[in-house]
Amino acid sequence: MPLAIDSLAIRAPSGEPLFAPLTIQVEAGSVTTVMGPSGVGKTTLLQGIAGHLPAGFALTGHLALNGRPLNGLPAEQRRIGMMFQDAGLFPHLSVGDNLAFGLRATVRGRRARARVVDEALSTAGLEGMGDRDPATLSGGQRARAALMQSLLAEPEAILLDEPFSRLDQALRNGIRGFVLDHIRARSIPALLVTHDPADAQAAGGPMIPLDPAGVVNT
Ligand SMILES: Nc1ncnc2c1ncn2[C@@H]1O[C@H](COP(=O)(O)OP(=O)(O)OP(=O)(O)O)[C@@H](O)[C@H]1O
Repeated sequence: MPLAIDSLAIRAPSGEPLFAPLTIQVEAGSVTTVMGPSGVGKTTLLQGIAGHLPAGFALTGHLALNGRPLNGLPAEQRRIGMMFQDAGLFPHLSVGDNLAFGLRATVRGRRARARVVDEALSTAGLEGMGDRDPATLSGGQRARAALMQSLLAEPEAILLDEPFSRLDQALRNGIRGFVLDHIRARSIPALLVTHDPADAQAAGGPMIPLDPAGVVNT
């Protein structure tokens, strides 16, 4: 089921449009890559889709997920998972509690949640790390924990903002494969923002240029 983005535009607090209006359909199980010059608004685009637009920014156009209009819905009701380069784990919660956080809405009971978390830790190669502070994990471990945290909340779409950019080259291919395989296996639509052509190639989906406002696509 797709994420439909129709004539989406975002204005900065100054009133300036960030990027040329965007119309794309992100299909289920496809990881679509968004590339564009620095400052064009890639991160802001993902924030707008997720419902986390910074104060003063304004969005126009239409967003729908699985036929459900998203415009005007608060972020908690959009069912969209986010994964950032700095992982997005809560620093004051243990790794296990971070993973359990997204389960509160879907799995009843502390023990049942602990079982699901243990399984997810093991899938991500993080056995026994549930009690650790996220700051003590390596970059690759944090990235895998963050992905699992996003997936456990059973999002209907997932947005990835440079999730691999801080990983060293040796780890990068393995983590990228792990993350992309998991997203594709769940058959959910995903948007990936990256500067790295190798990320886009590994994603295997369409590559969408985000053009500066004023550029007319022909
Ligand atoms: N809170 C804010 N208030 C005002 N302007 C902002 C704010 N956040 C971002 N901007 C501006 O909005 C524009 C888009 O920023 P954004 O981070 O979305 O770009 P980007 O394409 O993701 O850039 P990069 O590739 O460098 O990460 C930039 O010009 C940025 O300076």
